[in-house]
Amino acid sequence: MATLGGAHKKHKVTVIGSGNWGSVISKIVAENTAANPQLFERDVRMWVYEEQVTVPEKSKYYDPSSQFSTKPHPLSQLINHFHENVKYLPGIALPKNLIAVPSLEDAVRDSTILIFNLPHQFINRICNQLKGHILPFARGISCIKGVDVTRDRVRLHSEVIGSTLGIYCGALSGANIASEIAEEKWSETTVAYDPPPKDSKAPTPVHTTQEGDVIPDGVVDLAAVDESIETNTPYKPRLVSLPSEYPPLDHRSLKLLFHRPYFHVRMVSDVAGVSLSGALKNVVALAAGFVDGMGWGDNAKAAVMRVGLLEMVKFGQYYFSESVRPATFTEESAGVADLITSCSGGRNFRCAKLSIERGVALDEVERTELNGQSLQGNLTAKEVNEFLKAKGQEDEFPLLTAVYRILEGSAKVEDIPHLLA
Ligand SMILES: NC(=O)C1=CN([C@@H]2O[C@H](COP(=O)(O)OP(=O)(O)OC[C@H]3O[C@@H](n4cnc5c(N)ncnc54)[C@H](O)[C@@H]3O)[C@@H](O)[C@H]2O)C=CC1
Ligand SMILES: O=C(CO)COP(=O)(O)O
Repeated sequence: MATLGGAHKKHKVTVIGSGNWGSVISKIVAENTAANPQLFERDVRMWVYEEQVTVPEKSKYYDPSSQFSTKPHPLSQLINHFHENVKYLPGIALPKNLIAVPSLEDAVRDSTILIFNLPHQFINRICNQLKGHILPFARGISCIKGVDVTRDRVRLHSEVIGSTLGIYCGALSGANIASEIAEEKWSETTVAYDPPPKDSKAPTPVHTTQEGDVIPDGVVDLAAVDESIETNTPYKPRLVSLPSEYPPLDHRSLKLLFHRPYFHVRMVSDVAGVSLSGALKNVVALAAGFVDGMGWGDNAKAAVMRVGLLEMVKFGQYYFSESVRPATFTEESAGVADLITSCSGGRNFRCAKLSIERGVALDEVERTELNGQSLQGNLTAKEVNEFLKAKGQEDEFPLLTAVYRILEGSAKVEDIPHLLA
């Protein structure tokens, strides 16, 4: 076999999640593993949260004489049979080298690259289930738009994944409405990846406690996790180095994994900026939907977006001052471009708008309109508010706070101009 600088193994890729965006990213990645056989195993596994699904009548695969159309089957079976996710990405052909796998353990076995792409409320549980089942030198990329918040601290999902699993995790985020990318309409994205230098290619796996004791493979350095929680600083795992049989995992190889002619990747190092902007813009998109639902017009929506962008930057500067690069919010697809597209056609925007037009709760619109897909802005608004309230800083983030208050019923959309004054 041809070798790449001595490497003779290839990277195996797993996508954890198979919703609307999970399925699109899986499609992209499977196209690229097939196109780059020198670096990647051809087959990509996609973990499916199993549910029973019947092929819907509007699907081109609907056939009243077929058992798939008359009685429910496991979704993973349907995906592997039709090469389409008939529930979460209907009408889009998935590559044949994308394999749907319902067992989390089987899906991640021997994978060196783990791509996390599921609604953020499920990630803690999934990471706990993954403990002990992944390669200790695996690397992660989080496509999740949300943050992990308690009253005392706010963490990025890349940090949650990294600290729970003892691996390095970067982030992918951008102006990426999944349905458009599924149809291969051109868009950009931002991938942030900045592992510690030791990640380069040290010959021996090194995973030690702060005292220098070697930790067995796959075991998380709990002392370092505790330290990061106490000091509210990013967890820096003592990484197990990638064995030299594998090609290096760097900006070049990750770009090959994600970049397509219709999906242009910019590689950066600001994981905090990329992750945070993706999370917070969902809350701003709700505000944009609220004012649009009132029929207030484009100027009102632009005002909400302006204030929202400033609060996103400020949040990063306050709580991730050591790591965030403020320019990410204004220069990258993951920042202002994502804000614009999300406030134009994203699910958070559309559902918030409908909730005002119909006079019903946002949760109700989510349930009736999204067929199992999940809004993230409502949960993020609540989580972020809990944190800001505990810090006594609600007033410094009037838009984030207004969205929360509208959702919980203590403010009205009509109050927005006054609340932002
Ligand atoms: N859909 C989009 O256009 C985009 C979404 N994102 C982000 O990507 C992340 C994933 O979003 P989508 O793939 O669109 O998800 P989705 O909104 O389609 O959510 C449905 C997914 O959640 C899964 N699920 C339901 N209950 C579950 C449980 N208990 N445990 C685990 N999984 C469960 C379903 O099986 C399904 O795969 C989110 O953070 C979202 O903000 C980012 C860019 C674009
Ligand atoms: O993140 C997105 C676009 O970049 C999609 O946002 P929604 O979840 O609101 O659809």
